[in-house]
Amino acid sequence: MLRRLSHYHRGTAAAARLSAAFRCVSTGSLTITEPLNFWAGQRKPGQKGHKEHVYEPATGRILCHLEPCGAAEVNQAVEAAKKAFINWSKLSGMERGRVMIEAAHLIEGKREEIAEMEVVNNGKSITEARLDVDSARLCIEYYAGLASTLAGQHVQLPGGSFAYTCREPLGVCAGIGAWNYPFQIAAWKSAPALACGNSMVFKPSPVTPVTAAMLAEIYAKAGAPEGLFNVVQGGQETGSLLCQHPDVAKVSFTGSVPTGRKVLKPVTLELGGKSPLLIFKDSDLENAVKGALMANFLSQGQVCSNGTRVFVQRDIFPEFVSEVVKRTQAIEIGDPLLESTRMGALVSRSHLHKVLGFVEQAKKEGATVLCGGEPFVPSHPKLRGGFYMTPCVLGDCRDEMTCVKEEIFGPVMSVLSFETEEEVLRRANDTTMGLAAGVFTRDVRRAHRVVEQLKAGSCFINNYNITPVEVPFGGFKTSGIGRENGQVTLEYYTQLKTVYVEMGDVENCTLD
Ligand SMILES: NC(=O)c1ccc[n+]([C@@H]2O[C@H](COP(=O)([O-])OP(=O)(O)OC[C@H]3O[C@@H](n4cnc5c(N)ncnc54)[C@H](O)[C@@H]3O)[C@@H](O)[C@H]2O)c1
Ligand SMILES: O=CCc1c[nH]c2ccc(O)cc12
Repeated sequence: MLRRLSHYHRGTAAAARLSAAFRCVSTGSLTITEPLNFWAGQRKPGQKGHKEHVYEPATGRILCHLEPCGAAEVNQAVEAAKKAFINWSKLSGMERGRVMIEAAHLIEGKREEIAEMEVVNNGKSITEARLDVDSARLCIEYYAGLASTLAGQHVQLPGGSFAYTCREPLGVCAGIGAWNYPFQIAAWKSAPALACGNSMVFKPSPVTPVTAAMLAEIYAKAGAPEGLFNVVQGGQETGSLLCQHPDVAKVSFTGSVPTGRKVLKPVTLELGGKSPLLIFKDSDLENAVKGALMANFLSQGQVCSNGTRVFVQRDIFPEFVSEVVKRTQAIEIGDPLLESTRMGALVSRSHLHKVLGFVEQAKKEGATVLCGGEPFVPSHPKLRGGFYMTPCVLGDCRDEMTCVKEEIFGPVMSVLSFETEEEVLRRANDTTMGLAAGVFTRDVRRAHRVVEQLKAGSCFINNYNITPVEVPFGGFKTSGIGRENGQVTLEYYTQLKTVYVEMGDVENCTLD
């Protein structure tokens, strides 16, 4: 059961006295001691003698320890999920939906607590973390509603006979998460899977293991059978054990292209991108600038669909760049738990160095840093060990540069100019990836003409990086297979059974 912060030790007695109406956690004060694995209805330890540090990105200090799961623990979690599947899959959609709606209510009641845990473990701002929790809740509500609508077809056959199809769940599904939206990814994967009658074993990123265990407790408290949603912690080895487990029927994976390529089975692959954002001279400039910021600096730039190649038509290039730089420089960086913060910490020290390395490489290849791209040290002493950088805009970029070709997954925007629609489409599509793309223009015909030719799974017209859970999200080309969210996802968590029903006598062609 999820007890309100009872298993989290806060640094000061004063902090402990704060009521729910106030901030419960302050940056640098939280330590988590409860085990982070969860199966068969309980938190569980991992492999004996194995412990890995988990950090608080805002301060760089150790937040907790993760006990990775080996083969024995993964087996136990899968066994628990197999048992839960037997009864869960026999419930009606309405019955499954009811449990899920209760889970959504519990999430609503714990919005602040979950958001705070996400901030403490991921480094993103509290403002964004709350929206992530809302998205998780909405996704569970949405699929709770769809659970009772799962249906097949009735097909008439000659002589009054007929056939029908129905959608059946697959069994135990594995979910593998990335670190940029830890709680939201766990919900986006579990909600459609559970709605369809499956059970799930979820493995979060080892960098952000905390909130998936909270989700497991919430499902359990909502009335889900023991073992319906389980969490195994660990990295590559645990992920591989889970994906290759013979009793796992499907894997839904969110992560990088190289890792995605290693995962085999019927899969949903939500992978990386290097998405283009096209800004035409007839755009509403104010909206286009805001769109470019949304496309690059949400979650410290750690968003898979980010439009990091910003192509701007030559006529408005100088005006656009000067406005984007001005707004980027005004982004408030700092303690992610403060309401005023708009950009928190990157997820880890090694990731920060990697992102800064991309900026250095860009300079070597001839790009100009128009702003940012430096390590940032907040003034408060407790944040000095945190993983911050200033959001960066790169000018003088060329299509062949590393910063324009490779996913950086940090707050680094490359701006490029273009002359014609035909030219920008060719350059925008010149990538092996195809997760998302955006276009800003006031010309509705141009908007649709351009979107029709963009080779990307999620296209935005006059906005960027919005993800309503009712619409499918996923990539073309190497950016993925399948979709998350929307009705279509029900097809990825079910298999279609066809039943032929003879209403007359059997005509046996082998007799007479
Ligand atoms: N398309 C999307 O919806 C989406 C969403 C979020 C993040 N992403 C992408 O995720 C990447 C960042 O996340 P990351 O650094 O955590 O990615 P990653 O590929 O390093 O890790 C993702 C997950 O895979 C696990 N893993 C590693 N090796 C494995 C193996 N052999 N078998 C099974 N699991 C294994 C990791 O432990 C982690 O849980 C970026 O490329 C980003 O674009 C995509
Ligand atoms: O990181 C990629 C998937 C994702 C999760 N939350 C959001 C919000 C906005 C997006 O465009 C993508 C995502």
